[in-house]
Amino acid sequence: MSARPAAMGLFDASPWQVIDDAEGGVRYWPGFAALRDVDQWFAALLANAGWEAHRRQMYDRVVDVPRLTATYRVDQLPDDLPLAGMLAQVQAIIPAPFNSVGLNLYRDGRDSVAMHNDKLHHLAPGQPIALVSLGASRRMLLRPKRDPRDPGAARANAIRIELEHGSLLAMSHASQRTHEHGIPKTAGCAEPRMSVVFRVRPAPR
Ligand SMILES: O=C(O)CCC(=O)C(=O)O
Ligand SMILES: [Fe+2]
Repeated sequence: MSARPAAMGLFDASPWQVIDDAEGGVRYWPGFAALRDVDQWFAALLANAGWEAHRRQMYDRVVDVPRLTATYRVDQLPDDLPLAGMLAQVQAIIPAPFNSVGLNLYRDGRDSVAMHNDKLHHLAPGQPIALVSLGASRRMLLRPKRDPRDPGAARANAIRIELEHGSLLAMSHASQRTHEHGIPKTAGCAEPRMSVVFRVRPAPR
């Protein structure tokens, strides 16, 4: 586990560099926006986003996806959601031509997302993923993938990041090849938590 630096105040322009790579790696900014804005974003999205429950095939069973989701194109953002304002504040820190936003709602500690990397064919090469966390804080695990050339090698431990209300996480495109991430279930968390994930989708061919 990698320790988070102790001296992180309100907004500190220099992030915690969680992982380094040639494309900016994985960086974490706690409290990147004013608490008043962050509280409003959470309440408005909880009430008004088009939350959907999905089911998916897992081997021979159909299972509930253990969280609610919503997705929007940046050129078609609904007026009653605060996403355009959020995007402007995100882009002030992570300048990238984000064109898609995906929301996840973890209703309580029983909701989760399994370890995965974001699908590379749905991401423009070289562009980061920007993830805003709202509501209850939940732990993200970031784990180096196995080296296919050395499958017997000991596996490095997962890095744990406590994703706090109003934090911003940048993950490089390159980090999706080297690491996987997930939000495990957690006992004793009764409050909802949301992530708002801005991505750059490749232009349709
Ligand atoms: O909710 C999170 O922090 C992670 C979400 C995620 O990994 C995804 O939407 O691909
Ligand atoms: Fe992901």
